[in-house]
Amino acid sequence: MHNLIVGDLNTEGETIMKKIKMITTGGTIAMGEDEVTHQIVPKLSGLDLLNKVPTLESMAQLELTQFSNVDSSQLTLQDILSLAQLIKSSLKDDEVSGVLITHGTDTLEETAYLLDLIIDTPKPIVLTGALRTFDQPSSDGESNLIHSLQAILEPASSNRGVLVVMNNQIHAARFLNKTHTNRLEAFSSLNCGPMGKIDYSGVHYFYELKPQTTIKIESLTTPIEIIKLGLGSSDNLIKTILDSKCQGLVIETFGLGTVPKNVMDPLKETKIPVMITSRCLEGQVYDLYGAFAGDREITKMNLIYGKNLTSVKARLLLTLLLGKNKSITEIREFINHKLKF
Ligand SMILES: NC(=O)C[C@H](N)C(=O)O
Repeated sequence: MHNLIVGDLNTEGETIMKKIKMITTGGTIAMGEDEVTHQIVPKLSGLDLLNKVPTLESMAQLELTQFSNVDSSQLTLQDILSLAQLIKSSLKDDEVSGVLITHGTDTLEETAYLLDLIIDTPKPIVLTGALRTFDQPSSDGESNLIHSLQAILEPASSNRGVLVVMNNQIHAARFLNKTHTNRLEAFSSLNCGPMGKIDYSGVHYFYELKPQTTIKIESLTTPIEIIKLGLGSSDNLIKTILDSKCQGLVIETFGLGTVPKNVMDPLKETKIPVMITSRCLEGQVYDLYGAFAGDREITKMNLIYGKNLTSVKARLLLTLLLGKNKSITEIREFINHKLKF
């Protein structure tokens, strides 16, 4: 990597480096092999990461906070809410031009989407991670960090919501999905492809999205579950969940959103919102098939078609909207008119 020193010129013609907040949370990018068990475990602090990639400090003035150092499977919604508060308070500093967050890749799409839904700022927020540790062959941590910082420093990255930079691609949080367990090209933007790319000529964007309506939230405590259906699934799980304290349900079901009758029947007994999403990776769900349990009354009562949201993102959105005491009609209204597209 060459010529990566970025900054504005002051009146004396000297380069002033932009101030960027860097927050580390853990994930493979901060892991290494345990000498005894040979498993991959958290190893690198936020400062270790900076020391591994000295180029970063030649590109911007970095203000570092280590938020956590955990595998992303261990994070909770409450953690992400605290992370959002840290990001918001950092952005209040007018001198901070953007935020770079390192995160494990397994739940990256959820953290990115949650932040996208709750933080309203024109400044770039970029998350990144790695599929390989720094000491593994074809380690991707260094390039992902440098590319992320390049994206943050690029003026065209403003007003794009929360972005994820991995493997030379820029993804909007709304469409990002981890589609491979361990390849370097582990991420895809479902339905629309990556929003941009980073190559030797710089940062390039291919399209823009309709702006997101952000949701102001203080807590994230509404219990929402996801059920994924297989051919011939019983009604056991759905009945158990409906008997629990669960206040909303996401069903990841077949194709355009068809639900088998034995699963639909218990739904007649409940008033909790049920969001329909698809097992298909792309396309959106519709209330189209008449054979769809043959019961339009239920559709009128509590079903919400989750457009092209994946089940995990539908769950996050439902958690936020129910946390704001939104009715089923208001949730449908949000999905139909305020969802980023
Ligand atoms: N590549 C990774 O970061 C995977 C790791 N298990 C995590 O999500 O924290």
